[in-house]
Formats: sequence, structure tokens, C-alpha cells
Amino acid sequence: MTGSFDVTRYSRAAGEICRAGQFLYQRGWSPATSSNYSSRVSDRHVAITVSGRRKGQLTGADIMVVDLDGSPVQSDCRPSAETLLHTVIYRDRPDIGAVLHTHSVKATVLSRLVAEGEAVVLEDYELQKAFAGVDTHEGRVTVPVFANTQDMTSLAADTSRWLADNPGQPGYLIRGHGLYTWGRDMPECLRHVEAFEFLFECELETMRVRG
Ligand SMILES: CSC[C@@H](O)[C@@H](O)C(=O)COP(=O)(O)O
Ligand SMILES: [Zn+2]
Repeated sequence: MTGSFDVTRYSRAAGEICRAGQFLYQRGWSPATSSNYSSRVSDRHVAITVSGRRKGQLTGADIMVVDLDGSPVQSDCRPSAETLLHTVIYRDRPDIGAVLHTHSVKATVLSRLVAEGEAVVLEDYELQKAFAGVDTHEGRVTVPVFANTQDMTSLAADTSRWLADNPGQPGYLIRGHGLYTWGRDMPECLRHVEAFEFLFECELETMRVRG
């Protein structure tokens, strides 16, 4: 799958990704070359970060287009090593317009404290309402923790199965690695990152206080 995409939409997406990188780097959630970001540019294409670039200093040269199979379109660069974790979300969820992956200390530490096969369950927090479609603190946001692996095909398949069973959930963790979250557009997706970071900090602080 390759094909064409709208250049104006691509330019807008690339700008949004670069600005997201500056924000996420400044908050300490995307240190060094960690993290990857993407934004949809058509029903079959996404703009995504080139692999190995420092995310706090992104320019247009650090963004490229891939199709929904993860193949580069009109670029000789290597897309993010985790491209398949992005494209599977765009493929399964046509309503999704942006995906962000971050490597914060809190997401990393919390993911290591959750027992294997368990999830982080966020409940009774008012801030859950920052997630799309949530209008009360009374529901549950369940954040699964997938085992870390370098096998992106297998991890993409696992996340796809989970997404099919949990269509309303806004993100997942990878153990000792970081957060994946998505939104209908970049502002919503950034809001989700911020909400997760606040809630992860609350969970860690609660564990610390309880001892
Ligand atoms: C700097 S280690 C982090 C990487 O292994 C990876 O997890 C990551 O988030 C960035 O990979 P990238 O290929 O640049 O998109
Ligand atoms: Zn990563």
C-alpha cells in the first residue's frame, strides 16, 4: 500500500508533531531520542517521526510519511522502530487522528510495579474526565501493561486484539518502556498524555503513602 496524500495536510501534521515534541520533551516525558509521534494525513497515510531523532528538537526533516502497512512513502528515511504500534491504531480506529508514545519516569516506574497480567485501574479520579467520552469519575479507565519486546509485529497484534475488546480505552503501557495513547486529533491526544501523567503520579503517590 503506498499512494498519494495531501501536502497541505502533511505540512500541518508535521508542524503539530514538532510542537508536540517540544512540549513533551520540556515536560521530561520524551528524554533523548525516546518516544515517537504520528498524525493522520489521509485514510491510508500517517506522518510519523523518523527513527532515532531527538524529540525535543524536531524539524520537518525529522518527519516522514508511511502507509498503514508501515512502509515509507516518498522517503528514504527509516520510520520509527515502533511504526507498527501506530499504524495498527489508525487501521483499527478510523476516528483516530493522532498517536503519541512517551517515556516518562512515572509511566515507566508504574508499569514495573504492576504484577504480570494485571492492569493499572484508574477509578474515582475527577481527572478521568479529561479522556474523550468520559463524563464522570464513576467509571473505570483500565490501562493494560503489555510485556516489553522488540517484536513489533507481535506487540501490534496484541494491542489490536485488546483495542477490539476495549474500544473506549484511551491508552496502554509497555512494561519498563512507556505509554501509548491516541485521540481524534493532536490536541486531544496531548490532553490524554497529560491526564495519564497526572493520574500515574497519583497512583504512585498513593502507593508511597500507603507503604
Ligand atoms: C532511546 S531508546 C527508545 C527506543 O528504543 C524506542 O522505544 C523509542 O521510543 C524511540 O524509537 P524510534 O525508533 O526513534 O521511534
Ligand atoms: Zn519507546
